[in-house]
Amino acid sequence: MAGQRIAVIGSGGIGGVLAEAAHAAGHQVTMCVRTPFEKLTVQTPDGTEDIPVTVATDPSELGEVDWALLTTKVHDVPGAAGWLRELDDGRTPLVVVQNGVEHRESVSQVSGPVLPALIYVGAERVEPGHVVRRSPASVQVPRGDLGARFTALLEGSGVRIRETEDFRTAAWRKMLTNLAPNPITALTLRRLDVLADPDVRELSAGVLTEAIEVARAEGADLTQDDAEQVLGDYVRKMPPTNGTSMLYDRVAGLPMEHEHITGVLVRAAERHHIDVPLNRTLLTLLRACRPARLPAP
Ligand SMILES: NC(=O)C1=CN([C@@H]2O[C@H](COP(=O)(O)OP(=O)(O)OC[C@H]3O[C@@H](n4cnc5c(N)ncnc54)[C@H](OP(=O)(O)O)[C@@H]3O)[C@@H](O)[C@H]2O)C=CC1
Ligand SMILES: CC(C)(CO)C(=O)C(=O)O
Repeated sequence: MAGQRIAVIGSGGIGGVLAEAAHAAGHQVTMCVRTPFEKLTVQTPDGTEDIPVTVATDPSELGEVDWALLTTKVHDVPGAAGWLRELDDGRTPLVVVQNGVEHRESVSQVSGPVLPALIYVGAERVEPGHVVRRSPASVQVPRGDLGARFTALLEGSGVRIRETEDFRTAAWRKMLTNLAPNPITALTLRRLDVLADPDVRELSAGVLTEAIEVARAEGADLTQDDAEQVLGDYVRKMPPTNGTSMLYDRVAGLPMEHEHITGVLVRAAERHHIDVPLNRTLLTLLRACRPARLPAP
């Protein structure tokens, strides 16, 4: 099904990776941006490519589209309301590609079909229109008609799409990849190499042990084995030169996504009367950070 018109809201790491994928699958991409740029360049371990996209800075510039992909940070969704309103014709599917577990709630005003999506990739926007992708990307979506259509849309894109019966578990499992690395890199101002320090690894294991109990109370089918696998396998597979989306925001002096990752966990823990002192401490420290531009690690 090449030749579809795809609007990508947000032009950071994930917007760039998905524009690259949509172009590779033969689609026409319009980037709906807050900060305009001349051209989109995506740098990967295989080389650097300029991706032909149309850049729109105002919703009135959008024509008809077949799909919309939302790739802002969760806290930036209210700011993207104009794009969402313009694209919400009750028919065009909106794919919400974000971390966390609030994919549907954050776009509850949208009347058309919504597909929540989890993306596994290491991507950094180093300047407007320039994205570095340091690992292959894969996406997980709920199994169903819309999930199957999205899988078909990105066929041939180089991005593997996995459909799951149990999206709640998948979303909490993705949370495990963020709950330790994102706060720890943002607070230490170090990239993922920080996780190899033995004391930091022990702290990460403790953070995820707390998270498993909360995730289970929230209905996710996860065990301590999942926490160990995430720490030992997934994080190890990411290049140590990769950072996290939260670290990139901290050094750019931008708001961080902690309320939608660690904050969600801590609030769920309170509801279930589970004590999560390590996650509470990380949340307190993240809330205490002052916005300031810092040298990139
Ligand atoms: N980066 C990664 O490796 C991964 C990120 N994720 C998740 O994916 C989501 C996106 O993260 P990521 O791409 O890294 O974030 P970025 O900060 O790199 O990109 C977000 C983009 O959204 C744009 N944006 C914000 N508000 C608006 C608006 N009102 N209108 C248009 N564009 C807007 C920003 O604009 P501007 O250019 O002006 O800043 C920016 O280009 C997050 O939930 C993150 O946690 C998941 C897996 C991996
Ligand atoms: C898993 C990880 C850390 C990969 O970059 C991520 O999801 C993020 O940066 O938010």
